[in-house]
Amino acid sequence: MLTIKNLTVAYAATPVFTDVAVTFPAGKITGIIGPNGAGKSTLIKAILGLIKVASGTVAYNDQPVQAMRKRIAYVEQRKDLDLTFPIDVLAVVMTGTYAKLGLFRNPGVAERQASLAALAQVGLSEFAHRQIGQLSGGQLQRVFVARAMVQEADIVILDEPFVGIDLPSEAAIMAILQAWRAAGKTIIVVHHDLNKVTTYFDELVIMNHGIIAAGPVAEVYTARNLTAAFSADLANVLFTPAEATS
Ligand SMILES: Nc1ncnc2c1ncn2[C@@H]1O[C@H](COP(=O)(O)OP(=O)(O)OP(=O)(O)O)[C@@H](O)[C@H]1O
Repeated sequence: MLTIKNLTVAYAATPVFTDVAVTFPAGKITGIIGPNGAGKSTLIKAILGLIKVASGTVAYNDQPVQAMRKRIAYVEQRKDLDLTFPIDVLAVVMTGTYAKLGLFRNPGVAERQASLAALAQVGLSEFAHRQIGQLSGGQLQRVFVARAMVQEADIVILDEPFVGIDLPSEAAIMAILQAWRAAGKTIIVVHHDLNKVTTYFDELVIMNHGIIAAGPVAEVYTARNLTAAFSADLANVLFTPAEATS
């Protein structure tokens, strides 16, 4: 279980959120939702140690997360990636094995085989030697899921993995997340499509410059919480009038 306590993050002097406490259980898929600018990416960057936090702790099974960064896989937003770098798909997937190998060992036959197997699992075997910049958005997303697979991390964090991809690609990625869940990993997904929340996630964190609500989806995905995070208009679209007032 990933446990966050008293977390405060600010860019310059403006806090994005203050004193946040939330847990992400193992063996569950947890969605994080909230409006644009709510602090979702900031929260996961704080977990990953990619930004400086003003205060607070992030621990995995009571160990400070800083000590086990290698155990976290991160599938970042595609808009954040530089795709002009000349590297082929297989080489990108193999970078997922570096954390396990450490500084002084290069990937060998075993890592290559594992990477090819991961590419087969995401349905991209035929693209192994294609340049990374020559893939479609959905193919690219599956490459980064394959990279996370070979990393064999305990925690997998995905930032908007379903944006701009077709339904078969989305279903393929979801099937992999479900396999990770069955293996007891902690899976965290920043997500925008509210229609899928109740089918995709076990747990839900609703944010808007802080935590509006967190816990099992059935308890947290309510008109009241969505109104608090987004707007009454949105809750009215997603819920019947009876549900919206309950
Ligand atoms: N590097 C930065 N420097 C200054 N402010 C930033 C920086 N990154 C994000 N912010 C601000 O912090 C707030 C939270 O941003 P964040 O990216 O965490 O939101 P988000 O919930 O992931 O949004 P979105 O759904 O639009 O991706 C926003 O107001 C944003 O403008």
